[in-house]
Amino acid sequence: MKIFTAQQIRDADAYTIMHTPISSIDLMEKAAMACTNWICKNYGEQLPVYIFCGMGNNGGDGLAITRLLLNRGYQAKAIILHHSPNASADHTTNYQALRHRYPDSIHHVHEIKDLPPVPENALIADAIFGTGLSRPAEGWMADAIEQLSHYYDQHTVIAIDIPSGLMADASSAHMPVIKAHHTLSFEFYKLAFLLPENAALTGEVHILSIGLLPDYIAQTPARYQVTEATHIHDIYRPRKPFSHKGTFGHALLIAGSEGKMGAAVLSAKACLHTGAGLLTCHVPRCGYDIIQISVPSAMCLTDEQKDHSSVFHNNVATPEAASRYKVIGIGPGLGTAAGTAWALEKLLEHYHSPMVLDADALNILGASPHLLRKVPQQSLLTPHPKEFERLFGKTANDIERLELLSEKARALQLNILLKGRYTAMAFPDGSVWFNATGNAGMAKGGSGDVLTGILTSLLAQGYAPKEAMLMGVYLHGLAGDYAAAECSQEAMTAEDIIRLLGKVFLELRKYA
Ligand SMILES: NC(=O)C1=CN([C@@H]2O[C@H](COP(=O)(O)OP(=O)(O)OC[C@H]3O[C@@H](n4cnc5c(N)ncnc54)[C@H](OP(=O)(O)O)[C@@H]3O)[C@@H](O)[C@H]2O)[C@@H](O)CC1
Ligand SMILES: Nc1ncnc2c1ncn2[C@@H]1O[C@H](COP(=O)(O)OP(=O)(O)O)[C@@H](O)[C@H]1O
Ligand SMILES: [K+]
Repeated sequence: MKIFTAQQIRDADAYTIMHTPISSIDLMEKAAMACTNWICKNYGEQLPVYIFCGMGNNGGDGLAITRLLLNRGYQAKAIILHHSPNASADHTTNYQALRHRYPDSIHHVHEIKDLPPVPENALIADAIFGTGLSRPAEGWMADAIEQLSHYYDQHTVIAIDIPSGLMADASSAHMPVIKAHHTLSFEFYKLAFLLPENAALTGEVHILSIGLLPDYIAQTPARYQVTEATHIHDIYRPRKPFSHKGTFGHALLIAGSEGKMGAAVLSAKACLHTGAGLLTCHVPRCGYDIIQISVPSAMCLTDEQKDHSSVFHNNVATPEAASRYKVIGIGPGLGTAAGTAWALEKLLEHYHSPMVLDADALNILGASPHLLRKVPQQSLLTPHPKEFERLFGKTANDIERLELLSEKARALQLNILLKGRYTAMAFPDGSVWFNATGNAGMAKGGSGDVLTGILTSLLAQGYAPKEAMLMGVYLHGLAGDYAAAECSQEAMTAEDIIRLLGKVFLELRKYA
């Protein structure tokens, strides 16, 4: 799903109005109807509904929702906040329609002391500012938003299109924003909904269709997208009947150190459960029995060192040796011992195909930034936010961090993701995708190690790096969702994610 900017959403509106008999006021009526239906489906008419409206089209939506709810027998009230002397044309039309039919339903607010008391059981709808917010709210409007944001604690708050005060495609850090339990958003995800800094603001996001023309959406390029199941169905290639283990690549996984062999085991299992043909693990001597016993399908090479790895570069020291492996995955539980860092530098001198770098491999790069330039182009880097900061530095807010992510992916020609609720994936072509599968049950040690194994496996099987990243992150999250459905977010572990990869692939095959 494409994520459009506020300007592109206005253009989609204008395009629909120009190419269909639908007028701008009709579009507002459709938006208001979609919200009204949603409210009626979820809340009974015994609850009073207080709808806070601004002076633009978001306020216009609020006025139309008030009328439609009153038509259905709800006790709805529109509270109009006069932040500007000029109402938009469609706001004015809806104001007149409401005043004509339900003159007592309107309350005007010109300054903060005019805000009416709200009964304890009321439902609150926030239609003050939508995607037209062009600057942070100031003066008494900032105070009003601040005051209204406290309704969250005692009432159910429903934001219309976007919580007021939130910028659709800029950072709203440190700005007053309404906090909502639900956001009813028209047609598109807004970039703001995917940023961790806004996690507490939108509540559950529901995308309501209002009939914008699909041609505009199809024709218009978007810098940001959310991965959908259909994208993954297009990428997935089922195994052919006459294939053999060589068809699916030989992966070399360099992982583990004393006390962190579990990370290597999880990565190795995930790699095999995603379909790699052959897997060799390079581990310190302390890890030999562990790998051989817990991952019998994998081969095992041991390092000279007992507790950390220091000579793994020797596995690919000659072109002939390197050609044995289709891909290298490195990092989970690896540790950052000086010998390990030295061997990583040597490895990067010898090995020039795309690889997967995670965890301590990234921490080593962060401590020696000159090594980043040696990482083979098209490699996959999988930092969580702290690792990202060690690699590329601090940023003031999430939008700047996203820009930095995208800039580094382009400049270094690497596929770099940034883990989170909506993992962001930046590609050398400048595009940025978000993944929506996954859940908070995955916020546990080991989940990331599983992802490294999955990505290494997909590269081993010959998926192109961008496809491998899009697909791997999606499948990882989906397996996590199946695990949570089966045994709860609390009880699930990284091993459940691995186990449920089977169900994910069975599901994928249905669409092959
Ligand atoms: N296709 C769709 O998705 C459809 C979208 N629709 C709806 O339209 C909404 C967008 O409407 P919109 O463009 O009129 O802007 P909106 O958000 O109401 O705010 C603009 C008003 O706020 C003001 N203002 C701005 N910043 C301010 C500030 N900091 N402090 C104070 N004032 C400030 C600004 O004043 P000005 O900047 O001109 O001074 C103007 O008065 C969208 O979110 C959705 O709800 C549906 O109706 C139909 C289909
Ligand atoms: N709240 C969440 N919602 C969705 N996915 C999550 C959530 N928390 C964590 N994850 C996913 O779990 C993984 C955790 O990775 P990471 O922090 O590297 O874990 P570890 O290194 O301990 O294995 C990431 O892929 C991340 O996207
Ligand atoms: K709003």
